This record gives sequence, C-alpha cells and structure tokens, in this order.
Amino acid sequence: MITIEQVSFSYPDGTRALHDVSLTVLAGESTGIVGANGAGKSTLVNHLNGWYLPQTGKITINGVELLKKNREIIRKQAGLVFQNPDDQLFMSRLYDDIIFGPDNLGMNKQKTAEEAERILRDFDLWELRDKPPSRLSQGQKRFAAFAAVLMMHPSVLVMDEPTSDLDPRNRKRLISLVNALPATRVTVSHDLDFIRDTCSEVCIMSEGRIAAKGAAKEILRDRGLLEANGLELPLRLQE
Ligand SMILES: Nc1ncnc2c1ncn2[C@@H]1O[C@H](COP(=O)(O)OP(=O)(O)OP(=O)(O)O)[C@@H](O)[C@H]1O
Repeated sequence: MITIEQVSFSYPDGTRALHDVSLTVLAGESTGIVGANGAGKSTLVNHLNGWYLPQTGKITINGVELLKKNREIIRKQAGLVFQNPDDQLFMSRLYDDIIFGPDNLGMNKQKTAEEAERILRDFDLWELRDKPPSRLSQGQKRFAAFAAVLMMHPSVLVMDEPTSDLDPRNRKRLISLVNALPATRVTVSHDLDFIRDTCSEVCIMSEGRIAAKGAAKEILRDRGLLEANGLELPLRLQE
C-alpha cells in the first residue's frame, strides 16, 4: 500500500512541480496517473522508489516512511520503470543489466540465471542478451528496463510511460503481462486506452495538483473533465 500525504516538491531552479499532493493506492490496486505535459506526473512517481525524497509531506510504502535512511528498504519493495530507459540501463551488456539487481542482493546465481532467461525470452530479448543496451531499439530498451525491474519481484511496480515506442503487438503483450502481475501498480501514461485496460483507479494531475481521482471506468468516460485537463477520451470511447 502506498500513502502520499500533502507532498510538495520544487526543483533546484525553483520550478514548483508538486503542490500538496495526497493519494492512497491500496495493496493490489492499480492506479493510473494522467495529465497534460508538465503536470507533475513523473515528478510524483519518481518519489515512489526514493529517487526523489519529499521536501514537505510524507510518503509511505507498505508502512515504511520514505526517508533517506529507508531508501534501500523501499527500493527492494518498489520497482520504478523510468520514462527514459537510458536512465536505467547502464551496463555494457544487456544480460548484465538484467541480473544486476539480484546479483547485488546476493541472490542465488543459478536461480537468477534461470529467471533471467525466462524473462528475456518473455520479452523476445534472449537473442540480444550480449548486446550493449545502447545499441537496442527504443522498444527493446523499454522492454529491457521493464525486465530488469521485474527480476526484483517488486511488490509495488511503478511505470512511467510504459507503452512509448512499443508496436501494437508488444503493447498488447505488455497489457497481458502487466495485468498478470500480483504487484500494486502505479502507471503514468498518455495512452488512456492502456490505462483503461490495466488500471482500476485513475488520478488526473494538473499543474502539480490532483485535479480528480476515482474509478477508471467513470473518470475515463467523463469527456468534460478530461478536456478541462488537457486530455481526450480514450480512442475506443471516441467512436
Ligand atoms: N530536472 C528538472 N529541473 C527543473 N524543472 C523540472 C525538472 N524536471 C521537470 N521539471 C518541471 O517540473 C514540472 C513537472 O514536470 P514532470 O516531468 O513531472 O511533468 P509530467 O507530467 O511528467 O510531464 P510529461 O507528460 O511531459 O512527461 C514541469 O514544469 C517541468 O518543466
């Protein structure tokens, strides 16, 4: 379970990206965060694995408060798939990026190798395992970043724009994969059809604030509310 209570955040250049944001995501629930460019979505979710710490307010993940001293505990529970996969893949060989997390935690090498092979095959990346991540296509990088996070079995999975660069077949594959995960999920996306297919709750952000939150099936069919926040109905509801 995730609780965000009255969190505000400004960047060093003075940009106030979050104003008094409060949100609760119950265990096992999947929440989509939507909003126009610059609304503060990435800034908010980049807090959830301790990448940023709240400047005011409080965040807890499974009861552990997000404080500098708890960062490592939080990172074992909450996996963040960044908006830009290049922020996440840093080894010279894809396979080493995939096993980096479990190896770092001293997990059983044989088990890690078996799981790495299964996950890489799931994402059609097995044949590419010896390539440097920098030489993968954008869609392959996105799947690689996703695979690296799944290797850690996070109980909380945070995804920032997971469908960017994916072709329709891989987008569908991601929907099935995500829906089969037992994790509590928070997904940022401009792809409202993806949010509709994978989230039960939705929160709309606007100018660093929460503008609305509620059941996905209600929020995502409210044309007036979406348009007031720079969004459109999901494509499948536009016909
Ligand atoms: N490193 C940074 N330094 C200064 N300002 C930043 C930084 N990163 C983001 N911002 C600003 O913070 C605000 C929120 O940005 P954020 O990336 O969280 O928005 P977003 O909703 O994720 O947008 P998008 O949909 O375009 O990805 C914006 O005004 C942005 O210009």
